[in-house]
Amino acid sequence: MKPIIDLKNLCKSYGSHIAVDKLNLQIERGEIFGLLGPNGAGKTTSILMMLGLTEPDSGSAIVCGHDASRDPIEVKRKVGYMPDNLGFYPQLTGLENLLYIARLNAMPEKGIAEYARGMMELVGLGAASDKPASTYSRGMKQRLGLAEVLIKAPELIILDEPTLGIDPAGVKEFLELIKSLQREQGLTVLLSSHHLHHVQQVCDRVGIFVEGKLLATGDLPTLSSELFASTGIEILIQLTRLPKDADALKSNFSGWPEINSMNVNGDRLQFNTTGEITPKLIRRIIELGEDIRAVSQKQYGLDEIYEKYFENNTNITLDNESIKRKPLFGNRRK
Ligand SMILES: Nc1ncnc2c1ncn2[C@@H]1O[C@H](COP(=O)(O)OP(=O)(O)OP(=O)(O)O)[C@@H](O)[C@H]1O
Repeated sequence: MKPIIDLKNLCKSYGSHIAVDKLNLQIERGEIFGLLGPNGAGKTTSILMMLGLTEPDSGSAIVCGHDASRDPIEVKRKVGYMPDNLGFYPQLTGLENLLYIARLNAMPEKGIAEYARGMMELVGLGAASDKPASTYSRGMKQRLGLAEVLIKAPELIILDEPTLGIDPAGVKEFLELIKSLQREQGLTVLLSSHHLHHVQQVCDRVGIFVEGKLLATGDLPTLSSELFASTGIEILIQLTRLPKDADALKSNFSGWPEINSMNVNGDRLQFNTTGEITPKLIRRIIELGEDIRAVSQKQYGLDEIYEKYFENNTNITLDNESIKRKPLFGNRRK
């Protein structure tokens, strides 16, 4: 099946500033794809080119089977776009705002009110349908924006910074809603964000976008293994007590080709390895007469992936979360 978004060598400059530099990207139907990058990376410019709202200098953007530059009306018919700056008529209710958009999309009058009410329910605004949009919280406004995008039953929705300014509980609910739309309606979603954790929670694949260039795409395990292949895997094994003879224990692993380094620190054994050899290590340690309390492996999240790309770039702000350790099992006694 052809990708729903197919970008080839897409370029756009503003004067001498290159906003998007040879962007190649394919997004499959049914995917949630996150375009991740700091402010000014070129995310919005790329989205505008996909929608035919700005002309690329070169390259092509085929979206839902149509060339966005040559056939922007067809693209707009099939794609729902939620910009980062949403605007509503504040004096109208949420439902009235939605009806207004439905009519702008030339929806037939028959059944339109029921359909719009159903859409308000779907996005979790059923109880607030008849309240003025001016009374909506930022999170409710994002939901109303989503309802406006969904009302025309698009094949693809593009959301520019959809979680901007929403509180953490609102973000979680909004992302769960996106995920359920994908699951239940098979919707394809492209969302842009500079919030790593938001993207991490919901996206099947992400693209890391910096200074107009897409540096990498993939799911998190793929990005992680590509990036950290040279760094190795860190495995931590905690014993139930201090080893009987730390040096003797260490010497047992000295000839293993998969082990880059090993440290014995009290009751903790730290291994840096070239591959996933945790079961093999556990078996050997038990054979040597030691008991294991817990095993964990360093897990790389988007923070570390992001940092790895931008470690020399001090202008990039990262959400602060330290490297997580994923327990493989804990408190096990033999
Ligand atoms: N109409 C324009 N005229 C001149 N420069 C522009 C224009 N639109 C965007 N730019 C510049 O192009 C670069 C990419 O901007 P863009 O808005 O696409 O980035 P972004 O990743 O969406 O960031 P943000 O989240 O801050 O919107 C920025 O340096 C921006 O200043």
